Amino acid sequence: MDSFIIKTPSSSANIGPGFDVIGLALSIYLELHVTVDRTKTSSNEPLNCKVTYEGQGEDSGDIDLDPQKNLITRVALYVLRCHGQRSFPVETHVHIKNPIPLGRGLGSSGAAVVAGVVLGKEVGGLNHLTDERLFDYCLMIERHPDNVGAALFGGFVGTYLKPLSPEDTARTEIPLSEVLPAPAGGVDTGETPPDPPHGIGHHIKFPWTKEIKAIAIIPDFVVPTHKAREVLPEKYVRPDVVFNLQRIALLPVALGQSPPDPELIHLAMQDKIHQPYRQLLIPGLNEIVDSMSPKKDPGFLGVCLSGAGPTILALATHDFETISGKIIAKLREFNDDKNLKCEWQVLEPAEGTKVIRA
Ligand SMILES: Nc1ncnc2c1ncn2[C@@H]1O[C@H](COP(=O)(O)OP(=O)(O)O)[C@@H](O)[C@H]1O
Ligand SMILES: N[C@@H](CCOP(=O)(O)O)C(=O)O
Repeated sequence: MDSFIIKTPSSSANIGPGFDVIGLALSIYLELHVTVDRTKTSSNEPLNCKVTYEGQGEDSGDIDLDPQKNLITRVALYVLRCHGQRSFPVETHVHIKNPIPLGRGLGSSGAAVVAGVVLGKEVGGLNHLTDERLFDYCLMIERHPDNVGAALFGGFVGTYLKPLSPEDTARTEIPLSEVLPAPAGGVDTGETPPDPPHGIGHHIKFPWTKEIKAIAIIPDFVVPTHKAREVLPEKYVRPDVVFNLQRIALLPVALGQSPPDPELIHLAMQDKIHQPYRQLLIPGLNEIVDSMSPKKDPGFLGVCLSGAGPTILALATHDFETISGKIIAKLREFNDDKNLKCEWQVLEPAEGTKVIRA
């Protein structure tokens, strides 16, 4: 029996001015407990794979356990099929343990995509696939690099996409349904999905000062990432772009310095590219950003929307409870539900995806 665990961190994307660029891996982990029983010669499971799940959304039916539809196993199947393997080895069991809240801006789908790509590599014996190459596979599915870059490589990362040749661009622009084919009526068409171009994405690790903690304030409503992308404009005015460029030049230095400089971090965390538009979906966001400052709020360094929201990410050195209490009060003030449930957690930067064998 081959058994192993794939452990992938959650992430907060778009840190400050870094929309679609900067991500931070965080200490809530998705785990896949995988066994492959190679003593069996046949399986009654679809595609030889049984999927079980515990964790967020367990009772809501949000997570499909059909290996052709579940995001993690579908991504693994994509990697396998690019390498001529039509199904999982007989007989695979993937038990998913997922404490990452779904659709809240903490990178649950990014973690699922990264874990799925690594699952494909491990069960398929595809040892030649480096992390850099796995990143290409992730980027065929989750098409912004900030979450998957943080979840795969860990830490505080800047991610960027390589300009592709027109031919390669065409390969990355095919519909997701072709990248991750779900056979109609369960019938495998036998088609090989498109292999990703090489070197689509790259990353660089920034330093992170250990005094800085990330408080995630997680309101009890869902903002699907695709919906939060629809509210963004196609074009931006020059002053807004320059505003973000000025701050993005400061942010990696500001968060790497010890002791942290609260005023510098507060300034470097501001954004005009996505937050003002997403305020529509997360009432109170602008007011939180405008009302908090290191002068008024001891321990507070800066605040931003985590990913596409609705989670708010506050950076702080101490007084976590007071800071999260103030943010929760603002979320309730501007929400129709004055008793809106909000959880908060103090998180640390996390290491990247690991495969653990006993
Ligand atoms: N562990 C998982 N297993 C299967 N599907 C998942 C898992 N985690 C997330 N997903 C899928 O991703 C969706 C959430 O993605 P998204 O809207 O991008 O929000 P998030 O900010 O959490 O990444 C879920 O509704 C579910 O369909
Ligand atoms: N850059 C993306 C990040 C989405 O992150 P998620 O955790 O909300 O999936 C965006 O802002 O759309």
